Amino acid sequence: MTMAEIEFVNVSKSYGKTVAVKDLSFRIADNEFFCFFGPPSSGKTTILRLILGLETPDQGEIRIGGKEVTLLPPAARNVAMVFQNLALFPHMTARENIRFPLVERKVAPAVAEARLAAVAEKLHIGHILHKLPAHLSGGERQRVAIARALVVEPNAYLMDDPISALDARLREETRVELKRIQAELGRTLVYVTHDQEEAMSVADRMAVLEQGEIRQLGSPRDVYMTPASRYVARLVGSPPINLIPGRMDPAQSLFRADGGDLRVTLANRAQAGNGAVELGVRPEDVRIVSPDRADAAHAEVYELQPLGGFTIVDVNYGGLILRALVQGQTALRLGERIGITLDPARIHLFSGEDGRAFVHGAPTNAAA
Ligand SMILES: Nc1ncnc2c1ncn2[C@@H]1O[C@H](COP(=O)(O)OP(=O)(O)OP(=O)(O)O)[C@@H](O)[C@H]1O
Repeated sequence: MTMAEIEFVNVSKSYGKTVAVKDLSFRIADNEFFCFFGPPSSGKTTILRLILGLETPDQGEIRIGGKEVTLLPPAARNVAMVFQNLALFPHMTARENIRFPLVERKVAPAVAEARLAAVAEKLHIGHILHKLPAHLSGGERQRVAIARALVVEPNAYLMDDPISALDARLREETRVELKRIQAELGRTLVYVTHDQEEAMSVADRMAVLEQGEIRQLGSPRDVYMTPASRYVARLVGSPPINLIPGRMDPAQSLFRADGGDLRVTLANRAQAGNGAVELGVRPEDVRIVSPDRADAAHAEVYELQPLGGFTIVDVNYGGLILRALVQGQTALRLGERIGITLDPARIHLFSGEDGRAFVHGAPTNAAA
């Protein structure tokens, strides 16, 4: 079997004056579930099109399986695209859908039949091959769409926001299923999504994009625990991270929030910065305590959203609304005066125009 490492070396692509991909370098490992995640227009689809060979870079080099393919046409690259929303031809049975790319490629019928049988077995869909897409469940349709991509025996397959049109519940089921299929098949999967939760839940590693550049590349855990910048911190995690403007007092390794009595003494004194900064803290790391505690900052309960397993508590801290997550139900009442503390081991400090992170409370290589 061929290795399907995919590598970009300083790749750029513009459309007229729009820079879609800017000096991009990365390496996707063989058998990896790799996600590109970013807001609209951040270059996700362009990256897939460059991998497929539907676009040629203005600069840089693209390698698949160690071989340069920068100028090779799609057919010579052996990567397959699973189309958006897993579109199947509605008038064709599952079998005809899967066979379609082989007919297109004029593969001999006996060979096509053998490949179809092999893929159907791998994906456990032998019993539904006679059905039309309308008579398949969402999960079955997905397996058929993947089968159609796999039947051409690609080294890697690509998916562009494949489940964005499904409703929330089905999306959740589908992504669990996708993760399982990918692990079973052991092929490289490059996956594009604008949904952070989806990227976090399926990816072995993910790249967070902004305007055609990678702002951070790592495991979902790394990206969540040690975001490289304010931009990354805000995109990943739900409810989103709280950002609190304030100042560092380097002599005491102390962060003082603007307009209130919130203070955090840094866990690692050596990291203290200087001047205006923003402190980032995730909702699960904001603790609600008695307002009488000496180390607590004063705040009020502003809004309560009981969600069953946990409650989102919006807290008014000197005019700034912060979010806290509380396990289970809560006896808190609207307007109640409370104290908040932040775990110094779980905070992030961002500074400068670019909002680069210069402190993570948690050590980067915290126990796995
Ligand atoms: N064929 C094209 N012609 C002109 N501009 C293009 C073309 N394709 C993409 N672009 C521009 O390049 C930038 C990146 O687009 P791309 O589709 O790669 O982003 P994306 O992250 O996939 O966005 P979305 O999440 O909206 O699909 C955008 O500004 C887009 O308008």
